Amino acid sequence: MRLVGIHHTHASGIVALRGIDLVVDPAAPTVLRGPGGAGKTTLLRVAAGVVVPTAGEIEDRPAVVGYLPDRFPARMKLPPRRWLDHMSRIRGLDPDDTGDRADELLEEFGYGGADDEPMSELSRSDAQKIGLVQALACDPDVLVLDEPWSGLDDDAADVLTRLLADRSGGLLLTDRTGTAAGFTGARLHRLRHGRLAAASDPDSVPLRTAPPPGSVMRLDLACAGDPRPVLEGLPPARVEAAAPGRLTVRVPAPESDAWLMAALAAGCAVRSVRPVRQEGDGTSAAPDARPPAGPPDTSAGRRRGRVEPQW
Ligand SMILES: Nc1ncnc2c1ncn2[C@@H]1O[C@H](COP(=O)(O)OP(=O)(O)OP(=O)(O)O)[C@@H](O)[C@H]1O
Repeated sequence: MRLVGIHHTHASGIVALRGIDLVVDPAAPTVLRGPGGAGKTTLLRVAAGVVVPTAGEIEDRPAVVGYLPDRFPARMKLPPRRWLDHMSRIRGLDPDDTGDRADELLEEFGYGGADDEPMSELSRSDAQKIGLVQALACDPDVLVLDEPWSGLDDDAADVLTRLLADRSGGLLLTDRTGTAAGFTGARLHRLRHGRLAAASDPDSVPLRTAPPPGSVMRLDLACAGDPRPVLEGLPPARVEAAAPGRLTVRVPAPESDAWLMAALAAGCAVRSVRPVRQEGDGTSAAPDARPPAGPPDTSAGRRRGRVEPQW
């Protein structure tokens, strides 16, 4: 999924986002940081499809996006179970198909709330668990999570860390706890006054797992047909493999995001992004924790009449 040239002005006239370009790479978590009011929540809402930006495009947003909002409407009367079913239907899914997974997740998170209380009467921790379950149980192609560890008890926080670290597929989130920054290959982006800091900006948060200066990334892409004509329109790169359906290149790490953006715009899909081990520099060449993501599942019958969720 790509966010291209996103601007957003709220109805109040407040300009929250000022020209955001961001790739949500299925091979690595995308973590947003930034001070209060920087625009993080607005950007997540735009990415999830809850808010239509005043300008810009969301490209290749998959059919099912799991979204955890920063907070629920305060007076939500529906009991949790009915709300989970309702959210499945809104996503075009059959609650009978998502119910078993929701039960498993509730059990794993140690949910202790009653099934028949209104959502508004749940404890902070149980409300957060319900929010996470609705985001995760729909088997989303991309997860968009606003402070997912917020309010969780320690055991549930550990469960969430394991679930997210093990997950494949796109993950875009804010996280004040710093947990997600430790995930393999995590890409941190600092947002300030509605703009993303450039990688060269001293305000840009360094990647804990960042490759050292001078390092090189190997980008493995899936391209429909012969990738060689596609290559002609892309920035220079050292080509390791170019066969029908597949393209592998090496590019300097600082150029890899721009290169990926161009390749995605040319119709390729990202299979993996990883640093190339170079003699003597200690660059990690650990394999991705996440397997390459397949194409979005758009199977008919599983999703019916998609309607945007209302938050
Ligand atoms: N629904 C809204 N209507 C009007 N203005 C809004 C709305 N939501 C956010 N804003 C404003 O947009 C700007 C960005 O807010 P946003 O909540 O996206 O930032 P944030 O980085 O998530 O902040 P925080 O970390 O404090 O949650 C702020 O000036 C905020 O006051």
